[in-house]
Amino acid sequence: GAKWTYNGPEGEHHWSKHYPYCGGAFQSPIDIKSELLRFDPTLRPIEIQNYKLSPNEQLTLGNNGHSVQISLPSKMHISSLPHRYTAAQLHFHWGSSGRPSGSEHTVNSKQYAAEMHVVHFNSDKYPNMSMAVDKSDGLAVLGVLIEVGEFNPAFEQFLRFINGIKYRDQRVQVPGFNIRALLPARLDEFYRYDGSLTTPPCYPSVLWTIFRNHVTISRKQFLDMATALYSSHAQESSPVPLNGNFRKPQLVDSRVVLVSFKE
Ligand SMILES: NS(=O)(=O)c1c(F)c(F)c(S(=O)(=O)CCO)c(N[C@H]2CCc3ccccc32)c1F
Ligand SMILES: [Zn+2]
Repeated sequence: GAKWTYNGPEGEHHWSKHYPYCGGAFQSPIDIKSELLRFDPTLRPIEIQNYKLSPNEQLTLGNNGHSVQISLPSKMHISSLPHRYTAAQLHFHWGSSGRPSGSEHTVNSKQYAAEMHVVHFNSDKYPNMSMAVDKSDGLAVLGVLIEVGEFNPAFEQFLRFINGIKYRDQRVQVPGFNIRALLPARLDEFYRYDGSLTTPPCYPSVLWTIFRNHVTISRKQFLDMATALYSSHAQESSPVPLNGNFRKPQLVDSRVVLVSFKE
């Protein structure tokens, strides 16, 4: 599709020119405000299968120009939703070295340093991501808010390779690791709402689950992620740093944000 960026003439305020859904309803991310929340006792804890990968398995770590992403094996899936949602990839959104606030979802207007998204597609109904990506029941994304604090050994399992994918379309193979360790301890406390991809084409096809509890990475780990990558190809004369890759919060309109916990 057409080029898009997070700032400048192809920035988010222009996305809807080439990607009409970006100007539509049910957009993500949102600011999760306390007054919007409705406790839903029927929300079951997230149950995931096969997230603990062996180091004998290889994962593709890549720079797609918009984010750093890790491709995930299709044995990984969410088993607690009405349909099976099979993992496709995970990626991150972050701020910049000067502005360690780059999460997409905010909580009562608090923006976190970064955010991880684990993207899954409804494999009961669709054969692959591409067929699912524009269907209203197509995707389920798990969102993890990230703060700067304690060093996080799980993040190190891929951050130690990040200098191998500095430029757009570079990819490296990395040993599998326990993807569960990237998530917060409690998978039973989360916000839930109907939304969209946060990048073009912005299809309103995502069942969002944002965990209540954040995880931490160290300042050095944050800087590694926020300063290592470029959105331009290696051979381009003027490298364009890849940072601030987060969309601003969108209008909630009449949507309800469900919450799985009481206080
Ligand atoms: N925040 S988010 O979860 O909405 C989201 C992204 F923010 C994001 F950057 C990507 S991407 O593939 O890295 C680049 C643009 O598609 C995807 N990728 C998805 C969308 C389309 C697609 C097709 C195949 C595999 C993954 C994806 C995404 F779902
Ligand atoms: Zn994302």
